[in-house]
Amino acid sequence: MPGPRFPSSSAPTVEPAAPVRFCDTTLRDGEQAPGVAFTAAEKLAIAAALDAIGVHQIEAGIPAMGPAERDVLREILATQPQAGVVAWCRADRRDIDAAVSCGIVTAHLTIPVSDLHLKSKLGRDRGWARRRIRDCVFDAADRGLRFSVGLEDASRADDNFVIELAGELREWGATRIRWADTVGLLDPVSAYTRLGRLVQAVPGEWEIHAHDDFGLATANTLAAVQAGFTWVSTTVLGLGERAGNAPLEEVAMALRHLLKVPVDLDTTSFRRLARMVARAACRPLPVGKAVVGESVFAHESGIHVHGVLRHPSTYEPFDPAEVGGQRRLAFGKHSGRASVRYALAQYGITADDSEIEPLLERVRTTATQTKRGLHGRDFQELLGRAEVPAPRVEAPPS
Ligand SMILES: CC(=O)SCCNC(=O)CCNC(=O)[C@H](O)C(C)(C)COP(=O)(O)OP(=O)(O)OC[C@H]1O[C@@H](n2cnc3c(N)ncnc32)[C@H](O)[C@@H]1OP(=O)(O)O
Ligand SMILES: O=C(O)CCC(=O)C(=O)O
Repeated sequence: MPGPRFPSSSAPTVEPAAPVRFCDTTLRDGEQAPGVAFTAAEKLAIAAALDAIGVHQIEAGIPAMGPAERDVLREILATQPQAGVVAWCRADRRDIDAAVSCGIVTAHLTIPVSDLHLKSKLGRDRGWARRRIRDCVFDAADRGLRFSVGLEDASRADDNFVIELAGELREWGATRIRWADTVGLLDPVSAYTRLGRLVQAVPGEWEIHAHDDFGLATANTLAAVQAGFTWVSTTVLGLGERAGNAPLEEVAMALRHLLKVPVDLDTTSFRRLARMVARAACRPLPVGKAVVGESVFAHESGIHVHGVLRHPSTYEPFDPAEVGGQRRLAFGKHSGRASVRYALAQYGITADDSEIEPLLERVRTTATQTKRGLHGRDFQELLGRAEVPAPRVEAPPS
């Protein structure tokens, strides 16, 4: 029985554990982000890239959306990815029909479980939810489908109802149940307590699906894993409804480095994958985006550059190469003598502090006037030695 990975809320004592499994929903919840619409070619390319990095399951679309979506699902299935391909369905026989019609073998069937969703959205009650999902899982099983079940708005549901329903779902054949924090209302401390209780009460595979409305999706996903959840639902860059989902790249790296949980993904492709998804989504990739942003391994501040030149881990949480990134030393308003000394060394120049300090002053002034870091060419101009090659220091992108 999977129990909490950390027996108490004190310092983590890591248990040997199987790798956490990733169900990536960039192609379903990710595409639900307002204004985002992937072409078939983009969906295929993203599915292939997700498969190549080793995600365990790709939630690839919603068959009920129509023939075009079903065609893409068929095409993704035809590529025979290593990852499982799952189709998102409402608890509705028509959605299951649509999934079957495009050759899907694994369906994810969703039912809202909060009274708010049941009453205000659907005009129904808990008894209806229970009957409806039971009929759907039986229907899916009769047609030979594998299936998981999603509990929409679980974070606002009565935990006792969720436990009762989850117990029944296990009896009805649901090997995995997804617990959705649909509007991102969870916080890590209550997540750990509530989800730990759930795992104890209803053993088996649980998946966390966290939204980022309060910027806590990654933290809540980690708390769920600490509480004993074995699957995480993610999207590349956290693309998704409203503020989005738990970002694949953040969750993977935080699991590996903070919780010391095995992550069997090829993380070295993260930056490439992030750029691909940002392009397809027509959304800029923020330079400071955790793990994959352009400037997250760039160091400008004097104290940091001084430290990084001696030992990179002084100011880096992990080796940038682990996510396909590169360390950059940048020049700007916050540079210090060590940075200048390092840059001069690139030209084979050694200088003492009395020469470095006026140069540093000019670096600060120029950076403030131009409101950006200095590029190699700027540095050359400051040096007044235009004939020397550009140093290997770069500014962060402006
Ligand atoms: C939290 C989430 O992310 S859930 C996933 C949400 N994703 C999407 O909605 C994106 C794709 N959606 C679509 O293409 C369309 O909404 C479709 C094809 C699913 C349905 O389209 P329509 O039939 O036109 O319905 P519409 O979108 O207006 O309303 C949703 C319908 O689904 C029903 N519904 C909502 N959730 C569920 C559920 N889990 N199980 C069963 N029925 C549900 C609603 O009652 C409503 O049905 P009604 O029209 O009979 O009242
Ligand atoms: O699959 C599910 O049940 C989760 C649906 C969803 O995207 C959500 O509730 O945020």
